[in-house]
Amino acid sequence: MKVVKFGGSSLASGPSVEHALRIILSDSQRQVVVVSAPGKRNDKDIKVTDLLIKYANSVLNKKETTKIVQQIFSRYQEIGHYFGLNDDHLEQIKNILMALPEQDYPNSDYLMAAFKAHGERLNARLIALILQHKGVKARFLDPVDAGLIVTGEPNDALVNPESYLNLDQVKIDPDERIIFPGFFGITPSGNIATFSRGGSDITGAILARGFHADLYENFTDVNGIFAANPHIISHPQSIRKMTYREMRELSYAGFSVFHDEALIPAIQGQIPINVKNTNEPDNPGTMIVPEKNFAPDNTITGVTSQKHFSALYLHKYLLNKEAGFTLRILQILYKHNIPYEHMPSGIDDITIIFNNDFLNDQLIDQICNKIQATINPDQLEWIDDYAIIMIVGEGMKKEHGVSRKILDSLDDHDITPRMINQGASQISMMIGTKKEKADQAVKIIYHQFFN
Ligand SMILES: Nc1ncnc2c1ncn2[C@@H]1O[C@H](COP(=O)(O)OP(=O)(O)O)[C@@H](O)[C@H]1O
Ligand SMILES: N[C@@H](CC(=O)OP(=O)(O)O)C(=O)O
Repeated sequence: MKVVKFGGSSLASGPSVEHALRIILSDSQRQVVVVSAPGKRNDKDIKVTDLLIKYANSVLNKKETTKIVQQIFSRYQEIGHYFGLNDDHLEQIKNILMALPEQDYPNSDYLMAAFKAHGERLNARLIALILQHKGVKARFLDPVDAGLIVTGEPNDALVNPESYLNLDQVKIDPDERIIFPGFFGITPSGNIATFSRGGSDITGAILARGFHADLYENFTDVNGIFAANPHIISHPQSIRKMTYREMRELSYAGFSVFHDEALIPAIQGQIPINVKNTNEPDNPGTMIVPEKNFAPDNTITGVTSQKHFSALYLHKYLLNKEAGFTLRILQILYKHNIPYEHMPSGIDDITIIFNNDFLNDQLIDQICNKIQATINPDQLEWIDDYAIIMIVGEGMKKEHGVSRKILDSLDDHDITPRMINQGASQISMMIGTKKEKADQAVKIIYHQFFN
């Protein structure tokens, strides 16, 4: 049995849903189908999830909602009409959408989560309806009924292990298709909570593990995963196969095509993942597989950059002999609830790299003042234009001179690394650069290894 997930880009309009349905019905193994909310039909379009966020904000700010409800409903209506459903068939979808403000929510974060989740919840209902209308035995299965339990933040939830026991109890007839909404689960107290953005990939992986699937197929709008972001490199090479840990490093570091948290359930269940193109289903796409017996095709598998970082540089002589130095810094960060991403260090200095999403000007001032007062460094510098380039490849550890090749090529183009870090697994190398040099660095490294 296969679990298949279709992203919003594959379900944005009637014709694209038709493509997706053809793919589902062409293989009897494709029994569990996870759907996202309708995505963008063109570059200027707005994802249904973003429209739902606008709807939630209008409700929270007590603004008029008729127009936004109609705008959201028209996306489902357009798809439904394409398949010959009339407005009576679609009435339930409209009613659920309009009733959202009347439900009880513990606070505004839960309200936001519930509104967002309905992008996928209504789409799964609609797609089950379309399949039934075509005479296919299809069933909408809600995360509430399947027992997909989540905990943590309402808009950044984590799966609870109990979900796997619940999913094990779900009965699926051999000839039926299950249509399951991605992106959300239910908390132990019965509220909706969503995963972080792009989180339908996570639902797909949870179901693949929970239902013991042979394969998790993730359908998107490109021919698998490219060795570099197509917005930086035009027509980058597709990756034929890669390991779970390569993908985890690359998706964490910017390969937005597959959610980094979605790897974990797949790894736990040892389910291979196939990222494929809805518009070219015969293209083999990218296989993501366990490390055992893996033979890499290239020295590096992918290169990516992320620009949303800042760094705190601290210099103090004999830092390496001072017990508790790092602990005191971490305590200050912990008190201000600020996570850090990386902490490369030398004998007399240390750089702490932060994700800007967790910072604001006031917090930066507070932690710098506190660190200056508590640690008394010889030098404290805040660097706010920090980017990280990540080069990943199982093939890197077997080949000599890879780091030299990378650093020489950057040097030839006057790019001086601010930090170089190679993980113990030796399958990735991280290079800190100035933000404005990040895309150029990706291009240079890509062309060194993929020509
Ligand atoms: N390395 C990469 N390989 C493939 N696609 C990438 C990569 N980096 C960024 N992308 C972008 O990710 C997009 C697919 O992700 P997303 O829009 O989230 O898909 P979906 O809506 O199917 O979940 C592609 O259209 C592409 O522009
Ligand atoms: N619809 C949600 C979840 C998701 O996974 O979407 P997509 O498959 O379009 O990336 C979002 O926009 O975040």
